Amino acid sequence: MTADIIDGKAFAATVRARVAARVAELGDNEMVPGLAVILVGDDPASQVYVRNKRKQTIEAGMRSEEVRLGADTSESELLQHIARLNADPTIHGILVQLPLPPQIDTLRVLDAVDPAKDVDGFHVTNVGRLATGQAAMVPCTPLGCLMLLKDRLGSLAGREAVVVGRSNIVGKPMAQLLLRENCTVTVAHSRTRDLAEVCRRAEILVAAVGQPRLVKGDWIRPGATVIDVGINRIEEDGKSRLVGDVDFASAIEVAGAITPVPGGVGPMTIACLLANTLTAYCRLHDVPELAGAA
Ligand SMILES: Nc1nc(=O)c2c([nH]1)NC[C@@H]1CN(c3ccc(C(=O)N[C@@H](CCC(=O)O)C(=O)O)cc3)C=[N+]21
Repeated sequence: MTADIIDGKAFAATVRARVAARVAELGDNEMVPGLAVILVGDDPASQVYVRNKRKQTIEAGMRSEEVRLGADTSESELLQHIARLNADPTIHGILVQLPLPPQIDTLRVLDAVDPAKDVDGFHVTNVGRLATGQAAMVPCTPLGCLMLLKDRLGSLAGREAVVVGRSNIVGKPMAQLLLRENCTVTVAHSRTRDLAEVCRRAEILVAAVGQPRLVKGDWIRPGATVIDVGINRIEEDGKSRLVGDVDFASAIEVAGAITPVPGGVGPMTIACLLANTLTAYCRLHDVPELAGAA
């Protein structure tokens, strides 16, 4: 059997189109949803990513503001920018690009963002709301993964899900979302005993560990749906290429469906960022939200 390849790039385009259509419906309102992205330092990968976000934000009919700060920016200077954006009524979403330079306390910065504008869903208030089943801003990458899973599988209730990785950005919120969908959820990580055996239980396997090709075909239950969150740049045959956390070549022989890298989860992350910005706007202005988003 050869797995179906889940086209995240195409699905992300449909999500962005739905966001754009809803933004257009907001109508004569002179105030459109606005997203601010703060980038500290000059990491080249981050620059590319921020540029894509800006382009797609504008294509969706929203306003984009970019704040670029030097790598030596102090924590208090960054906090001042956040305070200004929190108070700015034209800004509905604020994203602080991670990772931040070492002189800055990341958790302190994330908790300075107004939870209502926290389109990354990283503020403790949103983390707590998600964990307790309240309306929350949900982190973009796990939200994108969930959309792909529901599109493929319909109801997820009762399914065995294994999340490999326990980061605050992907693994933990992914587990919360799958629980919310009534999956039986296992969170595995670097200290898990017999990781391969645990993965083989999964009808839904989400790999988010940041280790190139860690998950092999023989770790996968036949017919499972495999979501590969990893985006690892490696050197191979003298060339630089992107690979996931799943060994695609062996996995495709066993899985029922699998996301590719690139073209899988990555584009969904940006689409969900736009969806979250629209959601933040709708909640703030008390107008109906986009169905199927957060
Ligand atoms: N506060 C914060 N929120 C984030 O969501 C966040 C962040 N910081 N820091 C960096 C990571 C990384 N990230 C990506 C999103 C999309 C692609 C993406 O669209 N990738 C394309 C390929 C891109 C390429 O070719 O290089 C794909 O997978 O098809 C990649 C990476 C979001 N991040």
